[in-house]
Amino acid sequence: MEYIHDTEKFQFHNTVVALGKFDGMHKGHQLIFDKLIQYKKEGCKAAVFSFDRPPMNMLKHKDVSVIYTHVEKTKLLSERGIDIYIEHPFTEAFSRLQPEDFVKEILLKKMGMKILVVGDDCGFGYKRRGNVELLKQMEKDHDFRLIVIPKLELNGAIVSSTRIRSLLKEGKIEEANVLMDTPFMIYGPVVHGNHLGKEVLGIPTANQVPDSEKLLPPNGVYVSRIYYKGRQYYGISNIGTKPTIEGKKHMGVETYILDFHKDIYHKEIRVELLHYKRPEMKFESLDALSRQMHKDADFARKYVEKNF
Ligand SMILES: Cc1cc2nc3c(=O)[nH]c(=O)nc-3n(C[C@H](O)[C@H](O)[C@H](O)COP(=O)(O)O)c2cc1C
Ligand SMILES: Nc1ncnc2c1ncn2[C@@H]1O[C@H](COP(=O)(O)OP(=O)(O)O)[C@@H](O)[C@H]1O
Repeated sequence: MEYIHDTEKFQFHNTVVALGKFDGMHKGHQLIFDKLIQYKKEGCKAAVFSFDRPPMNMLKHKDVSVIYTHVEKTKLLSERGIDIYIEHPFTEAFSRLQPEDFVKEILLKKMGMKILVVGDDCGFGYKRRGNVELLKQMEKDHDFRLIVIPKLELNGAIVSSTRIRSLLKEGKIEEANVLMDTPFMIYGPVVHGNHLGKEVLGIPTANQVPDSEKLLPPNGVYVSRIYYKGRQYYGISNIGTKPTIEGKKHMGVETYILDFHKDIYHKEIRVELLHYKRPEMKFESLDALSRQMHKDADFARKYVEKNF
């Protein structure tokens, strides 16, 4: 997959384009990607066109957290079969571009767009004036086809990134996962921790440090599924700052992988959160923490046997 970012220089031909942020790459987004893959089979290149983050002072509200970071999104899009992923700089000049000009100058000329796939509530161009009506008008006079995908509803409400973000913040991981294509995950390299896990607590934990922009569910212990080098494992993960351990505090994800014995420092792992077990706590001793972590691991084993 070609990942275009921090530049306005690109030239493509014969593309089927999806327009949007696609945070979470949820089940609604997947309907749009299905179309892209369908037209890819007919000879088009599948392209996802997004913007990088507007500058802070242009944002209406301060919560800038995302379900998936750039790295995670890039990984998921490439696995999905997307050929081109553009994060176009959202400059002051760009924000003033009229929607008609955006379609003509960027999508038709620079993207070589033949087919455009959008959700029925899409908005783009200066003051988000561009919408499905405008695209339908433009389709009459320009050489592209428009495909509009209606919003997906599940459990009586529309599937949206906002809804998923709220569920994650409330700790409703299983409800959020129902709306997502694959369960909420953290993807990134395994880093060194304090080396207490294996030696002192009797439970090695693979540590990841999520990006500060990444939204995480409440601190606590979660049954997890791990992908490493294409293989699937189950485990138990702690999200939080390890209040029992002295020292500098930062948010981390620590995973004990069941039936696994390899050194995976600096290797990429994907940790999917499946089920919330308990909040993160401050224990009075490392012994007490170790006892609880062993109980958590037993719980995960039983949970996985029962549910998977
Ligand atoms: C299943 C599990 C539960 C955990 N629960 C807690 C907890 O409640 N409180 C806490 O301070 N740390 C908790 N941790 C984090 C441990 O403190 C951490 O894994 C341990 O200190 C080893 O860290 P290290 O990898 O840096 O050596 C938990 C870790 C796991 C894997
Ligand atoms: N079952 C396992 N689950 C997690 N990590 C494991 C496992 N088996 C071996 N490891 C390795 O052990 C490391 C964790 O050991 P640990 O003593 O907790 O050190 P650290 O503090 O550096 O995380 C992991 O990063 C990984 O390389």
